Order: sequence, then structure tokens, then C-alpha cells
Amino acid sequence: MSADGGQGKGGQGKGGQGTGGRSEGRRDSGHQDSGRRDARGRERGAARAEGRGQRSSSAPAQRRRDSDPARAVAFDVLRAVDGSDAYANLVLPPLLRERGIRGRDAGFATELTYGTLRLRGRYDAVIEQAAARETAKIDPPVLDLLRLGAHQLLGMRVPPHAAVSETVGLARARTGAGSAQFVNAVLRAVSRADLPTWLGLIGDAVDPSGDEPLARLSVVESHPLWVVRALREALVAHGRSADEIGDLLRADDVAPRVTLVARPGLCTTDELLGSGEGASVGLLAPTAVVLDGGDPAGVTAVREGRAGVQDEGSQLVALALAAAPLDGLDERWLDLCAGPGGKASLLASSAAGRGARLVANEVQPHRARLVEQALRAVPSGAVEEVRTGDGRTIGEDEPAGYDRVMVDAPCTGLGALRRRPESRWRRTPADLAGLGVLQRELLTSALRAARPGGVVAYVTCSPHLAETRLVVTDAVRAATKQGLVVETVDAAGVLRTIAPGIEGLAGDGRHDVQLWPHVHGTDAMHLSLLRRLA
Ligand SMILES: C[S@@+](CC[C@H](N)C(=O)[O-])C[C@H]1O[C@@H](n2cnc3c(N)ncnc32)[C@H](O)[C@@H]1O
Repeated sequence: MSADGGQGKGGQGKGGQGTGGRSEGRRDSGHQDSGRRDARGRERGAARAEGRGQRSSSAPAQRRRDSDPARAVAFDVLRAVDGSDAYANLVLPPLLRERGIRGRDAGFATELTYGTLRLRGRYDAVIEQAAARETAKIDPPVLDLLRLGAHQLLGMRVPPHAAVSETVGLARARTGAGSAQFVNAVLRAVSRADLPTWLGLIGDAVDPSGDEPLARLSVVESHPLWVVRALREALVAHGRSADEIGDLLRADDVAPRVTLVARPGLCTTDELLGSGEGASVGLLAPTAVVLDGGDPAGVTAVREGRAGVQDEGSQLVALALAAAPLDGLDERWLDLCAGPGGKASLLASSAAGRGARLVANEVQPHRARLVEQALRAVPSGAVEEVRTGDGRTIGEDEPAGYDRVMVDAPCTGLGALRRRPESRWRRTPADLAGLGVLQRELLTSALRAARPGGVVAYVTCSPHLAETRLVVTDAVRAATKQGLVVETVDAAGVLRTIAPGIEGLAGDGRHDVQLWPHVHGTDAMHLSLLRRLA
């Protein structure tokens, strides 16, 4: 099913629906040449020698050099992600605004960009077979074009002729006529089989004898193998079946719906439910409303900071810290790692309702400013301070200074892969080592900052055991060496008081909570609750 022999027919069909329809009436004459290509996708042999390799039958002025704006913006974001380590969710929205791409076209560009990034591993395996060439030997911009084309063909309902001709048009505009022909040939080869057939082919390539199921899942469900192994290990450690790994990976491959938080005392879920067609109450958190589409920035309460965009898992862990039982004073709360302020806003608005106040700390100044912005609607009496500083020193600087402490630790984010499309390809096992040291130091500092009787929440948006249970065990040990007495709190029990219907929390006697996208519909947030006794 490789591109060889797939170059004979031109992409002459009319465009399909939506953005795919932009090809209507435009001939992609570059498809019609059958010349062979070199390793970079440039022509060689007879076609080039005869000087007809990059020519079309139409006059030069009519030959298509422009490209569909939605596909062009997706390509530019992919290049920025690849070339300058940019984050797609930071690059795409301003580019859409700058280029005036709105409505359905913006939706198409978003799905194309994020879907292509998420499923990159799967598409690279398809492309290798279709091109009969390793992706490492394809120019990165050309490879990005092929990925975009593959996602249109196999992951979106774009008619094949539109997917191919529009992507080839984009290739011609951005990478030149020679590579456009290569793109044409490879995408035609991709289009000859449907998704299930391709999944079988790429799975068999890495798992020919059927005894490497994780390798198969890695390529078919587009996750690095080390991530697949780590997620499977975490499932098992939390009392779930190893067989769930496929469902978990598939949940990661689907864009999550936008979830809003109604910050207590500032907004109600009823107000948010009235804000958009198809809005519905969240499945678990009493503060959550799920949108069916539309732009959350258009919601008045979000613009005013009385509500925000926040995954239900993040809402649940913040609410759990606020709900954990406490004897004695309950007036001073700390968010040790607050930027950009999602949990700080929920904590501060909850604190306001009980006369408590929050100190929000963040090490990066620009993220501390985001925290201030996120807290703008919270009554000023409920925010003692937003400060910029290293959370590792707060335990020493302010020992026993707080009744409740949130440690939402910097982590690999392996639990939020569905909303950070490129991050699975950026992270490496080496990240765990550096983060692990920081996580332990932050949690130890938090335990010292809590007063005897106070509660600490240790949270990560990663289920990796090296970032969750191992950190908690080591930090408690370190705190004990420093003379503190710490006990675990039944986090699952606290969570059930907030979300009585919640199922799927481990019943293995462990007190921590691990949420899962395929079970709870949330990010894979981890929560441990600890109480400092002395
Ligand atoms: C997972 S994010 C926190 C998300 C935040 N709680 C929210 O809900 O919006 C972790 C944050 O910790 C910050 N951070 C990293 N090292 C830190 C340190 N030593 N002290 C304080 N904050 C730190 C990072 O800059 C990042 O903003």
C-alpha cells in the first residue's frame, strides 16, 4: 500500500463539505505526473529531464499557489510546535484571530491541528508504510503536511479528494512543487485503505506474532511506549485491570469537552447552564457545567472571572482540600504552586464563604500575574496575598502557618494528554527524575507550612507512580525525619462527600484517589490528603 504506483491519477474532484469544499473547481494538476521521486520527495528521472515535472496543464498564472486558510493555519501551528517547542493551545487561538478565521473554519482548523498532533504516532506509522520510507528521512515540513493529510483522511470526515488536493495545494504553496508531488503520491496511498485496515497493518508491523500488545497499542493508539507502560502500571497499582489500558489510551485520543467551574458565591451552575445551548451539569463536581460547543470566552461569568474553564478533576481535588475535616482554626489557606490560578480561584471563593483567606504562591512572575487575574472576582478579604516565590522555602519561612495547604505540583502532565495534544511527544522518562526531586521538596515544605492538625493536599495531573505514591511516601519520610508527625487522610472518603455518585475509586485500603479519563471523564488527576498531627 505504499505510494509507489499511486501517482497516476490526478486529484481532480470537487471539494467536499466545510473547509474541504475550498478545493471546488481547482485542479491540482501537479498530481498528474508519474515521475519518480528522490528521498526528499523531489522528482527525478524522465519527468524532470523533460522539464514537465513541476508543470501543470494550466497557465502559470492559474496554477494554484494559495491554500485554504484553515489548513494553512494548522500547518503553521505544527511547524511552530516542531520548530520552536511552542504549545499548540497558545499558538493557535491568536493565529486564528490574526487571520480572521472564525466559525466552522476555526473549528475545522482546531480539530485538524490538535487531532494531527495527538495522533502523530499513528499517522507516522501509516506514512512510513504508505511512503515506504522512514519518517526520519522525510523533511519535517513535508512530514507535517503528510500528517495533516493523514488526519483528514483517517481521522476526520473530509472527502478523500478534498483532503488530498487541498493538502497538496498547501504543499505546493509552502514546500514547493516537487514535494507537493510526493505529498500527493503518499496521501493517495493512504487513501486506498480505511482506518481499521491501516490500524491492522501498523499494528502487525510492530507486533507480527501478536505477543507484544503494548507495542501494538502504542502505535495504534498513538502514545509513546514508555507512557503506555507507565499508565498500565498505574492502573494496576490503583486496583484496576491492566486490560483497561486500551480504553484509557483511546480516551486520551479524544478532545475533552469544555468544562466550566461556577466559583462558589460568585456564580451558580444555573447561571452557566443558561449561558449556552447544550450546556449540561457536570457528572461529578457540584460546581461543574459542561458545554456542548461554543467559545467559553463568550460566557459573561467567565469574562468577569466569576466562572472559569476547569476540568472536573481539578475542581474535585480543590473542593476535596476545602472539605477535608479539620479541628480548630480554619482561616488561613495556602496554594503553594498556584499559577495560572485555576485551583486558587476555586479555593479562594470557597474560603470567602467561611471567612478564611488564601495566600497564593507561584515561582514564575508571569504566572503569578495570571493568578492575580484569575482571582479578580474573589472578594479582596479572601485573598491575603498573591506572591512570587519558591514554594520550597515556605515551610522554613512560615512553619505551621496554615490550616490548609494545596500542593498542585509541577509534573509531566501524563494525566492530561487529551487536552495538551503535543505533550506526549515532548515528555521523556528523564523528566521524571528532575520533577521528582522538586515534587518531594515542595511536599515536604508544605507539610512544614501546615499547622499541627492542618491538612495538605498533594495533587498531580499525572497518574505516574513516580510522581504520586512514591513522592508522598518519600516526603512523609523526610518530614518524619524532621520531627513532624503525619497521617494519611481518606481522600476517597472526602471525595465521596463532594461527589456522592462517584464510582471507580480504589477499594484497596489505600486512601489516595486516582481519577481516570475513561472511568470518570476527567483528567487523570491524583490526590493524596495528609494531616500533620504534630
Ligand atoms: C501544575 S501547575 C499548578 C496549576 C495551578 N494550581 C492551577 O490549578 O491553575 C504547577 C505550578 O507550579 C509552579 N512551580 C514550579 N516550581 C515551583 C516552586 N519551586 N515553587 C512554587 N511554584 C512552582 C509552576 O510554575 C506551575 O505554575
